[in-house]
Amino acid sequence: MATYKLFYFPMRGAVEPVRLLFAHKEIKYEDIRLAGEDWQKEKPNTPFGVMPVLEEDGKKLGGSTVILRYLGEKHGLAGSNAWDNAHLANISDFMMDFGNELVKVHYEKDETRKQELQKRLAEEVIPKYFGKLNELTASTGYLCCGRLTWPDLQLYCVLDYVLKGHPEVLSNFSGLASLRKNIEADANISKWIKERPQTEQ
Ligand SMILES: N[C@@H](CCC(=O)N[C@@H](CS)C(=O)NCC(=O)O)C(=O)O
Repeated sequence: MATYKLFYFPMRGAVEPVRLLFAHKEIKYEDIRLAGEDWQKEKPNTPFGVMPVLEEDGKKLGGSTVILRYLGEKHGLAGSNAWDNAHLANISDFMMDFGNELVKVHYEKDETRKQELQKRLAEEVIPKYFGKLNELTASTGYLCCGRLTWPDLQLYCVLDYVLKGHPEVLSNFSGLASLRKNIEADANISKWIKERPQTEQ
């Protein structure tokens, strides 16, 4: 088995789906959380000066989705053929577009503008993205292939974030509620969720 180190900030953020994958597959790794000076010291050693970074047997790979996809493909959470794999990447991209919408609202400093963005998020953005993702998960509670694949872990983390601001949102999206239930039914993942460091994001 390869030796893994995962470098990220002290938060769940964009890398939490990777941690869920490691938990699900019971893969040992060093969960290295860097901030401030420690991050500045490590920055020049990273491929593109940003985190997350996965180190596998001394080789370094960046990009939160790239890392998740790589590990998913290596450890049995990919599709069954090239078409399904392209479909999974497409769904993941779609979720990244949604993530960018969430980031816009999260970091808006102007209070009036923030309220406008929050209204748009609730009335237009969430229904648009959740509607599509719900269609995909409606029949099996998974995004593709009738089983767990790597973008399901991304979706779980997105739901986690949205539920904090919109606790009732899943009552209109039964497929997404099933996906959440399916992921939390995994004993290794639920153990990680209980025991992981408590951070705000
Ligand atoms: N698209 C990349 C973004 C990586 C990125 O921009 N990371 C930022 C945090 S979200 C970072 O490391 N910033 C610290 C810095 O630039 O010093 C990914 O998802 O991995």
